[in-house]
Amino acid sequence: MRLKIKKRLKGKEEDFVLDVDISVKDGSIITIFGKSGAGKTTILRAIAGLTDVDEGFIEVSGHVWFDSEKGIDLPPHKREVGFVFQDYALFPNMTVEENIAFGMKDKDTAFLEEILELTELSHLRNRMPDTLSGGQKQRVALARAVARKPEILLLDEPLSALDYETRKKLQDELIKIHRRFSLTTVIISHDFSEVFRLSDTVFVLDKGKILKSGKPEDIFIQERISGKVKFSGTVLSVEEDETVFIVSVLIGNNVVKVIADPEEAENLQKGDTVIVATKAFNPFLLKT
Ligand SMILES: Nc1ncnc2c1ncn2[C@@H]1O[C@H](COP(=O)(O)OP(=O)(O)OP(=O)(O)O)[C@@H](O)[C@H]1O
Repeated sequence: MRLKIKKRLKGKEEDFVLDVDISVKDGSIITIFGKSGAGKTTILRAIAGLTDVDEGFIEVSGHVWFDSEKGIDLPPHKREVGFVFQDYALFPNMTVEENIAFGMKDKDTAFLEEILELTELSHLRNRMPDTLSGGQKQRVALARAVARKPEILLLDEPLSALDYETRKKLQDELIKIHRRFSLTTVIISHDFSEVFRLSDTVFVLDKGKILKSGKPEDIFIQERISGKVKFSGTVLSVEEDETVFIVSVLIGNNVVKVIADPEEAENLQKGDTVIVATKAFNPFLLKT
């Protein structure tokens, strides 16, 4: 996928230019991470053809959808896009199965069955959307997007309205779907652990420009942790202790206990990989 776009945007205080040039291998999962108003949603809308772009070039799986120099600008229905928004946007008067089948180009029942199974929706196929939980609704939205057999999957903060457990489950589902279809996937996310878990490459966007890009581990370490010493470990337990949480982390053969505030602890569970960092490093050495 090559995405090179320029568009003047109205910012909160002043106008700015969205100016990005992203090139990734087809089949990758990338995340766009950035503050509110940075231009993240506009990027997805530009790919889908839902917003005009001043100039640029958009190519997905070898197909050119937009090229301002050559005057190419495919309308949204000609761009093979699966879009999932934060707010589900299901058809309220259709069953789960009808919602998923709606976007399908051909009546491929075997494929529909596979998607229902993959997203664990088979048993809910005859339910109406308003009888579903948030997580189930979002699984339907995801299944519907994939059922179109798109060339690219665009996910605009798809999990942010869900609680932690449900989010984790849907992340697993997304990974499963990605493994099965190798779909180029662009995710917008504010959630650090999500970026870490899901993406091959993260692009940090600020006021319309890509500040940096790379593997989540690299960006994560540079962005969040500038400590003098860092270790990577596995969370063994998260225990509440009055107003704070005690997180036990296995580093090598040692268990280190780290105090975390409720917000940090909410995003952690047994088995997560974390980085333990400290700025004040004043060790003593014991010969063994
Ligand atoms: N068609 C448009 N023309 C001009 N400005 C626009 C247009 N669409 C959006 N904007 C402006 O561009 C800025 C970026 O909007 P965008 O929705 O892309 O940000 P975002 O990074 O997705 O933010 P959030 O995380 O809050 O959703 C906003 O200030 C918005 O008002």
